[in-house]
Amino acid sequence: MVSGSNGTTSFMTDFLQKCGGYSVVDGGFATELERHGADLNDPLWSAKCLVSSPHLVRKVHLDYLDAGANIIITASYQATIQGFEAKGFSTEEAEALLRRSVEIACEAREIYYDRCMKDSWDFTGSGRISSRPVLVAASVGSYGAYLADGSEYSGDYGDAVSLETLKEFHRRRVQILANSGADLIAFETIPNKLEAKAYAELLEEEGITIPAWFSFNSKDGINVVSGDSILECASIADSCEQVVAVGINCTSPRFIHGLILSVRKVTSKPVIIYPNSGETYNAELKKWVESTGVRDEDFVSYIGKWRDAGASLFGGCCRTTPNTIKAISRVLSNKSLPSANLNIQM
Ligand code: MET
Ligand SMILES: [Zn+2]
Repeated sequence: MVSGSNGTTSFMTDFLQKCGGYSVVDGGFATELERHGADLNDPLWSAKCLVSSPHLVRKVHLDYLDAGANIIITASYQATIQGFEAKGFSTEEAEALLRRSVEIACEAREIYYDRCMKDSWDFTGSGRISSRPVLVAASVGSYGAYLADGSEYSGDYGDAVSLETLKEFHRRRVQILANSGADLIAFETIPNKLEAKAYAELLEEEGITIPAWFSFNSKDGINVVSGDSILECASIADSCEQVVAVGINCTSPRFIHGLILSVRKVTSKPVIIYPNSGETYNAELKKWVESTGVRDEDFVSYIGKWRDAGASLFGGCCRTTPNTIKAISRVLSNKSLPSANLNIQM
């Protein structure tokens, strides 16, 4: 078990304490943009909206804040310098768009706080600002996400991709996001051990001072999607001083309980989980395939179990909505309920 010697050690535990013990992460971001009509059939995916509809990006962040999120994740998941350049943007423009993703999330937080202040004036005249703490997490999607061929769900990059390839691919983006005003970096949907290692080495080599979380995805509840052991992956995260939370995202809710227990075997850092709706992404069709989708009510009814298993940060990933987050936030604020009764009405 690791605890670093710098300020990152207590960053997340302090934040969790301010939030009342548990923290609410936002829900599916890109899929929520789509629900509002954005066409994300593009190698840049949600990052396309940084160019075409920044107002919509801001609105979706605000919707998640209104729903109770303590952490909003930027639209940079698939925003890469290489991806922007392939679209004809200059390197400077690409870097500016990365920074813009963080600025927009920060703007949404400002608007949210202003509104809270105004509402509290309306109600009490006291001008007290809402004390709900909000962090902006700069998203870094995997190399597979940039390839936009679904390999973030297979973790198979082939033999030609080495640790160095991955480090060089991510280096500049991580540097920029670390200096963008974001509170932390969210390394999301990490599909294999090699990429976790690349992130950990990058954080160290670049002397990144803001904290980060590592979040893996799994399709069997035992390993990460590449077949690498979740225990080994989570151990890499554990040994990295800048990492303040370790967990799982974009994974079916039915696998989450076992994965929390596995992660906790190798780390005492806070555990973050933000499952998807339980549907599967079909890379060929470029579509989420329905069938095993878990309804919001069912998803949320697991929160007590996941909390008892040891998770402290809860949100949703693809195809979850502000309603999911509203329900999660309601469940978590009702701490007196025994976990078995955490089924709630939407
Ligand atoms: C494929 S997982 C995507 C995670 C990202 N934070 C999003 O919701 O857009
Ligand atoms: Zn997802």
